Parts: sequence; structure tokens; C-alpha cells
Amino acid sequence: MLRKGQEEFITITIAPGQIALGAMRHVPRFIAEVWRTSPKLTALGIFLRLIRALIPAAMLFVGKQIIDTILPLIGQGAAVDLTDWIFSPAAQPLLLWIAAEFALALAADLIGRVTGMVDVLLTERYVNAMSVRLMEHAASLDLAHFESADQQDRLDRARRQASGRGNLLGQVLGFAQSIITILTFAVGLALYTPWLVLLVALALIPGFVSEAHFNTLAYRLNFRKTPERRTLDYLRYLGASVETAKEVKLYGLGGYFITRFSKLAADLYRASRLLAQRRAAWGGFFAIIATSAYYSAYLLVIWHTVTGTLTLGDLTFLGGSLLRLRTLLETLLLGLSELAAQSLYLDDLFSFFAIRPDIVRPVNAVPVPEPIRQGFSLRNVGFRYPGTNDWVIRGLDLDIGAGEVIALVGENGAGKSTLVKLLCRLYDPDEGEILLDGVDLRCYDPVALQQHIGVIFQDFVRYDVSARDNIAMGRIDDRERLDLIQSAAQRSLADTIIAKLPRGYDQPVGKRFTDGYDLSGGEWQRIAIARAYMRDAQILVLDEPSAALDARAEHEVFQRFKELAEGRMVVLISHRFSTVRMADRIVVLEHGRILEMGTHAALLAKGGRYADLFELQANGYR
Ligand SMILES: Nc1ncnc2c1ncn2[C@@H]1O[C@H](COP(=O)(O)OP(=O)(O)OP(=O)(O)O)[C@@H](O)[C@H]1O
Repeated sequence: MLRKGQEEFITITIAPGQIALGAMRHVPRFIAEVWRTSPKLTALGIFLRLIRALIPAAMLFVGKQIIDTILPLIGQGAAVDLTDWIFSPAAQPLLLWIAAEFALALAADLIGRVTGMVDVLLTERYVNAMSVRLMEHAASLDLAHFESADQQDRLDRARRQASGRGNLLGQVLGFAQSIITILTFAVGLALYTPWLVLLVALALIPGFVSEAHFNTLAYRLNFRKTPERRTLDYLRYLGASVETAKEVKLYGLGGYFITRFSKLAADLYRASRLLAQRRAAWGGFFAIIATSAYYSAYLLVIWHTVTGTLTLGDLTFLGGSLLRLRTLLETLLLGLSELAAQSLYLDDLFSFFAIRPDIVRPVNAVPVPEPIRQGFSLRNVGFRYPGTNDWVIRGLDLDIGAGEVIALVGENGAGKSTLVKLLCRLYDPDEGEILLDGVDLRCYDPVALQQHIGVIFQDFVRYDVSARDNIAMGRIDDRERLDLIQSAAQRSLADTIIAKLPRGYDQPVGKRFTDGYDLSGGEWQRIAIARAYMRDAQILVLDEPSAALDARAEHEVFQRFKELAEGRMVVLISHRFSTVRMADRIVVLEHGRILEMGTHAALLAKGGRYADLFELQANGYR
């Protein structure tokens, strides 16, 4: 099942049969984006390239003038020494031309260097700006855009394009520069012999079409193979990373991952090799045609010179122009197809930017009630994850009163975490409605609603930053308020852990950076719970909050939690009945439906599934 934003996304990605030139449609937008990053630098880059583009033809023209001016002078200056000759009237026109060539050479060199510098600066600014845009856009999207494998491929490609396509700028501008230079040569050549230009151009066209075609194929191959490439990255990660090292070593998995990697890499290599071989064969064939055309043209120019139709200067100019034109056209050809290929990749980035979130602020958003008076009411709620057909939750009716502590229990996959995601509006139900104080959740601004919810998921993030910032992530605007951070840490019992750290609250934690201090699973969990307290939210959601806590810690954390949660709504997911029994009401879920509901005592007395599960766990302790 596709949602609105996703459909849009899919229709704008590359259509089969699209030719490489079609991919160039992104170039104007690309230039506009670069321009937006820095109008001044972009204008300077374009201006310098324009000047630089005119220099080669100017130099050849000056070269022709030098030769034509030298020819009548040959032999006349033999008896004169250099100084006399330089000041002689006859040498003046020649010296002027030499000075002009010298100035042009200097200008070409200097402009080349400044252009290089401008490119580097602009590229860095563009890459940074695109990365920021990517992060901003990702932050605006729904969770659904991240959770499916298909969407991860797209995100993956977009992320690569944001950081990897900087050199495109140099290519685009260099390409424009080559075109202008070619035009100047072509005009120069056409003034003498128009058919020369036509001959060379015609000879190069088939090569261009072939290059463009193979670039499209290469892009399609890459596009199709994104899942395989992601698998390769993943296998590389499994085989060589700190997070997996323990298990890989103990289970002896190194060889297995290497074999899988090598097999997959070999498949990909075969596909790339086939394409590369076909490309080289066709490219070679068309190159022979182009070179033959060039030499035929050259022969004709020489013949015209020998027969006296062209001067020696003309020969130098035409020969030089032809040679340059050939190399330039060839570079342009390769550049164009390269550019088209690169530009095709821009499709990934721009189409990622085109995805729109579905969960957005409604026009007349209702303010979130403070305090919440009635709580949540779920009416006949049904939900399927996008792209799947199985109902994870179906026909669910549930009221969670303001100030109530409710526990969700049920076997793995019963839909507990999914229900929490719906309450936090990370997803919208496909059927039924969820009301908060009698108003549909869709009528609130999702950001405002989420500000009132402090949630810790079972797969909470372990930020590789200081202990202090780890807690502050719960309310990042208050990251300077050490008093708030300390009080959150006290409530979650993280303060005793932080007290043991060499640098206290400023201690970087986690293994990623050299001075990081790694914590145990339970210690991380206490830090994460502090993050939820930092929120000072009206609704607290703890998804398996005690999984890694030891028995004493769990008891203390929850004792406190009960006291501190006074007046707030709490939704608690846990497989530990010692925790669950503290709840005001327990909801037993099975296959996304409510099986039983009531207090611990009532459910035990009922002797149903809850009582069975409780007995099972209690027996384990006896
Ligand atoms: N992003 C997702 N895309 C597709 N299916 C999903 C996704 N997340 C969860 N599911 C499926 O939804 C069902 C319910 O998952 P959920 O995480 O809500 O269960 P749970 O009750 O919290 O389980 P546990 O006790 O193991 O945490 C599972 O069958 C799971 O495979």
C-alpha cells in the first residue's frame, strides 16, 4: 500500500527508456542550487570560465599572426644583434604579437588557478548546503519514510548524492567553457573551410550517442543494484566493526561474512565488467571513425597549403584548430556523457527532496490541552505498516485516562510498540480514530503533540557524546541547564553512574571516539530514561524500559517512577510482571487485539492468559 508522498516519489524517479540527455534536465536546477549557495562565487566562476574559453582560439590566432609576420622578416635580421633588432621598426609588429601571446599565456595560467580555487570553495559550500537540506528534509519526513527497506535504499542513494556530487559543478562549468572554446574554433575554421567543421562534427556524433547510451545503462545498473550494494556495505560492517566484533569472533563468523561478501561482489563485478567491455568496444570503434575523419581533414589542409591556397600561418592556425577541436570535442563528448550520468544521479537527490510527509500540521491546529483532562480514546483502530497486507492492529478500542498508568503486555509481535507509535503519531491509523481529550489526533500539530510526550523505545539511541548531552537530547533547547539535567539524572538513577565517570557530566560516553567511556546496557538505559524525564512531559511512554536493568535498579527506578509519574499518563510496555503489576491497569494484547484488561489482582483472579503468563514467570523464580 502506497501513501501519497511515496506515490509521487516513485513516479518521478527515472523512467525506463529515458535517454541520457533527458537526465540533463536536472542541470539547470543544480546550477540554481549552486547559485543559491553563493551567488558571488558562482558568478565569478562563470565569468572566469568565459574569459578562459576565449583564450585558446585567441592564442592560435596570435600564433598564426606571428608566423605570417616572421615569414617576410626571415634572413633580414642575420647581421643585427638582439638589442638593435628589438628596437628596429621592422620588429615592432612582431614584438607586439609576441607580447600579446605572452599576456594570453599568463592570463590563461592565472585564470586557471583562480577558477580551480573557486571550484573547490563552491563545491564545499554546495556539499555542506545540500547535506543540511538533506538533514532538514529527513527531519520533516514521517517514520514510514525510514522504516521500509525500499525507502532506505532511496534515502541511501540521496545521502550519497548529497556528499558525492560536488565535482559535478566543475564538470558543468568546464563543459560550458569547452563549448564556448569549440564555438570560437569552429567559427575560425568555418571562415576558411566550413566543410572541415562539418566533417569533424559528423564523425564525432555516433561516438557521442554511444557514450550517452552506455551512461544510461550504467546508471540503471547502479540503480537496480542499490539493494546489493547496501548488502555489501552491511556485510563489510558486520565483518569489521566494533559493535559486531565480539559475536563474529566467538561464533567464528568472519569467514562466512567474507564468503558472502565475495560472492555478491563477484556478481556485481560481472555485471559491471560486461558493461565496461561493451562500452570500450563501441567507444573504440567510433574513435577510429573520428580519428580517420580528423586526418582526412588535416590532409586536405596540407594540400591547400602546398598548392598555395593557404599560407604557412593559416596551416598552423587550421592545423592547431583542428587538433584542438578534435581533442576538445572528444573531451566534450566524454564530459557530456559523464555529465549526463552524474546528472542522472541528481535525480535521486531531487526526488528525495520531492517526498512530502503525510503527517503534517493541519491548517487550524487545535492546541494540545494542558493539562490533559480525559486522556486517549482509541476507537476501532486498525493499522497496517505501509507496503504490507497484514493488520498489525485491528478493531482496537481502548481508553487511557488522564493520570493513569497503563501497562501493555503480550507476546512478541503482539503490536505493543506499534500501538505506542500510533499514540505518538509516528504513524496514523488506517481505520478508526485516536482521540485525545475528545479531539482526533490528526487535528493537533504533530510537533506540539510530541513535545508533550516523553518516550523511550526499546531501541533507544546511544549518542556518542557527553553524558550531559545524552540526557539533554530529551529537551535540546535546555542543554545549558545543568540543574535540569542533574535532576533528570537523579530521577532515573543515572546520577550514580555519572558520579563514577572521570569527567562527570562532561564525560564523552560510547565507543566511537577515542576518549569515550563505554557504559553497560543498564547504565545506558538509565541515561535514556533520564532523557524522558528531561522532557517534563504530560505523557510518558516507556517501551521495555527495564530490559537491561538489574533487579534492584528496576525496583528502584520504578518505585521512583510511580512517585514521579504522579498526575501524568504513563504507557508502559514490559515483559517483567514485577514492573507490570505496578500499573493501574493492564492491557493484554494478542495479534493486535485486546485479549484481557484490568488490574493485576483482577486479572489474576480471572485466571486467563495474564494469570497463566504471570504464573509461568513467577514459577521461574521459585
Ligand atoms: N516498520 C515495520 N514494518 C513492517 N512491519 C513491522 C514494522 N514494525 C513492526 N512490524 C511488524 O508488526 C508486528 C508488531 O510489532 P510490534 O513491534 O508492535 O510488536 P511488540 O508487541 O512490540 O513486540 P515485542 O514484544 O517483540 O517488542 C510484528 O509482526 C512486526 O513484524
